[in-house]
Amino acid sequence: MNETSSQPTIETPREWLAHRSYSAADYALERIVELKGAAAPTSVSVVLPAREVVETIGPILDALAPLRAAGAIDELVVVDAASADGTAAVAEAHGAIVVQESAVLADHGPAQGKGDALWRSLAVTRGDVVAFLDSDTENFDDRFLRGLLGPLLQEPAVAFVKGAFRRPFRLGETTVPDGGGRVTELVARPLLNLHLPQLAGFVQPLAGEFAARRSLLEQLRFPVGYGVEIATLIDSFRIAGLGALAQVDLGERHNRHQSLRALSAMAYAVMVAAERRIHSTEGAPAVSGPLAFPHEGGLALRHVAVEERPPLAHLNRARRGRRGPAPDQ
Ligand SMILES: O=c1ccn([C@@H]2O[C@H](COP(=O)(O)OP(=O)(O)O[C@H]3O[C@H](CO)[C@@H](O)[C@H](O)[C@H]3O)[C@@H](O)[C@H]2O)c(=O)[nH]1
Ligand SMILES: O=C(O)[C@H](O)COP(=O)(O)O
Repeated sequence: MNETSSQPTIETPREWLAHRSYSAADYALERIVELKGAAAPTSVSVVLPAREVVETIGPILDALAPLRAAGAIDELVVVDAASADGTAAVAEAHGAIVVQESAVLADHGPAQGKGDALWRSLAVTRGDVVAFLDSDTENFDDRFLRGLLGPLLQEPAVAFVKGAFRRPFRLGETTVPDGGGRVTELVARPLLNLHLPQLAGFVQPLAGEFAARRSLLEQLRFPVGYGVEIATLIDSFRIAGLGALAQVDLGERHNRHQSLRALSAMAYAVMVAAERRIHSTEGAPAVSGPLAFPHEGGLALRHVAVEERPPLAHLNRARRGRRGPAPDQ
């Protein structure tokens, strides 16, 4: 149900589901354009983090072209993780602005993962609303973006929107309906239920499809790796409150599956980000260290980057401070 005037009480997951569940089907392109241009015009940046996605990036950008043509997207930026498969060239050929992740805020060193790419993207985009979309989606359709933007453009009280979708799991020719999301189901959901049950209504708490107001995003710390989704969700909840969060049904999403071993590293990054927020105070020492796997009688070590980037607003203040006050201040 969408409330536009008096705000309902939203404190429990049930109340939240009743008042902050949306569907992409309710936001046709014409509606998005109309909402975007209404009373307070809102500019929109779309960011696609991209690592070796030459197969999917072109079709995704093509699917977004009508939204650009209609003025629903003001900026479309692909943040490339130095992909060796030609992702950047394909993205450019399909009309996106392409930036290399490590070239942005380069004084912070080379980018260390997906979260770093998202954080750096805030420094090269200007939209009042920023929408993040994974670029390995195989069945991409513009409803992914329309759905994320709709609630933000329609409802001033909403500051953060997460995609919800069904996730089949495919292995060779076999597909298991709703079998996908192993880290989501075995790590993120139990963690949230245990420590932050107010967030239990999120269907896909780790979805890379989310959008938020810049004013909120710039207040968030960003883990550099796969901890970024759980962190931005928890911190948005703590800063803005449950009623400022929404989820939108985007239908079904097909994505690449990583190996179980790779997901172990992802799960570790998710757990570190959650652990810091649940048990540690801000500024607690970084939990770091390689993830060890028993291997041939010894231990194989895999580095998992879990550092966190400061809120961009802090960085902007520090930079302004170094430059001195603006002339009109
Ligand atoms: O170092 C990286 C790793 C990934 N990506 C891109 O980020 C997106 C998602 O990455 P992927 O490795 O496909 O993630 P999944 O295995 O699908 O993991 C899910 O869970 C992760 C942890 O929450 C989220 O970051 C993902 O968005 C979500 O799709 C894709 O476009 C990648 O190309 C980067 O840009 N840099
Ligand atoms: O979100 C997740 O849980 C991970 O991306 C793993 O997804 P998968 O089990 O569908 O590969």
